[in-house]
Amino acid sequence: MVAPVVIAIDGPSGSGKSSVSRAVATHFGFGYLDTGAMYRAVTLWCLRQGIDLTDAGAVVAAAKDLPLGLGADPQDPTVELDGDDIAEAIRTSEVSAEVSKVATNLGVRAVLQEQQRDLIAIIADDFGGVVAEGRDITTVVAPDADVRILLTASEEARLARRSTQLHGTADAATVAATHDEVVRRDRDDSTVSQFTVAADGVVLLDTSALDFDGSVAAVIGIVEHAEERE
Ligand SMILES: Nc1ncnc2c1ncn2[C@@H]1O[C@H](COP(=O)(O)OP(=O)(O)OP(=O)(O)O)[C@@H](O)[C@H]1O
Ligand SMILES: Nc1ccn([C@H]2C[C@H](O)[C@@H](COP(=O)(O)O)O2)c(=O)n1
Repeated sequence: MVAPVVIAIDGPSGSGKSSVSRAVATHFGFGYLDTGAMYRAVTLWCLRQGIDLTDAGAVVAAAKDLPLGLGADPQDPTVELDGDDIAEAIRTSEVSAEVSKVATNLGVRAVLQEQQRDLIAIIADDFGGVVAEGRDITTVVAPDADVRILLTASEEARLARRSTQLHGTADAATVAATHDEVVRRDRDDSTVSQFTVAADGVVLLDTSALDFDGSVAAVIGIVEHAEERE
């Protein structure tokens, strides 16, 4: 592959996109773009500014003017809003519960997709490559990416991963409490993006039976053998 290399990774909630993408970007010395963080940042901004998330036009206007700063270092992917570190604030259950209202706003999607294309080009130039992850990167934002992967896992595995990540346990009660964060969110988000079936030319990687290191190694293998598939 000729630099700058673009690697696009999509998948449902809890499939491991963010953590695997960061590890893969680190392995290759590439930059990292978390597009979900952009939808989360718009959501947080609207909540803080008192903007009604069902007011489609007001949320689009907020997305256009968002004072967002994203760091592309995969080992320290900073997220700043108006100069404030919001990396933790965008992951609260309050934002997770509301973000699909923003992600299903088609006007917001058009604005953020354009910004994401620009960011992918800039980061890829700066680092010699980029790993960009989300729900529509392989299909809409970067359909011409050098490598396109749909990272999946069974609902059971994804619920257990998210439950462990957020609460340190995957017992039945905790997994049940994580349902909205994973299953309901995916159901709402999938009304505007296709991230359960691999589009033509997209490599499907089911990580249900893999541990984290196994998932990272599998993605690295797909990238290293990309040219043989062309
Ligand atoms: N085999 C695996 N592959 C990838 N991640 C795994 C695996 N097993 C456990 N995990 C863990 O699953 C958790 C969820 O991963 P991550 O946050 O990367 O998912 P995601 O797909 O980005 O989710 P979301 O889209 O909701 O942000 C992390 O704590 C990660 O370390
Ligand atoms: N390309 C993208 C990225 C994210 N979303 C939506 C889906 C999620 O509900 C929300 C936050 O993403 P996460 O941080 O959980 O990966 O943003 C999307 O629609 N398209």
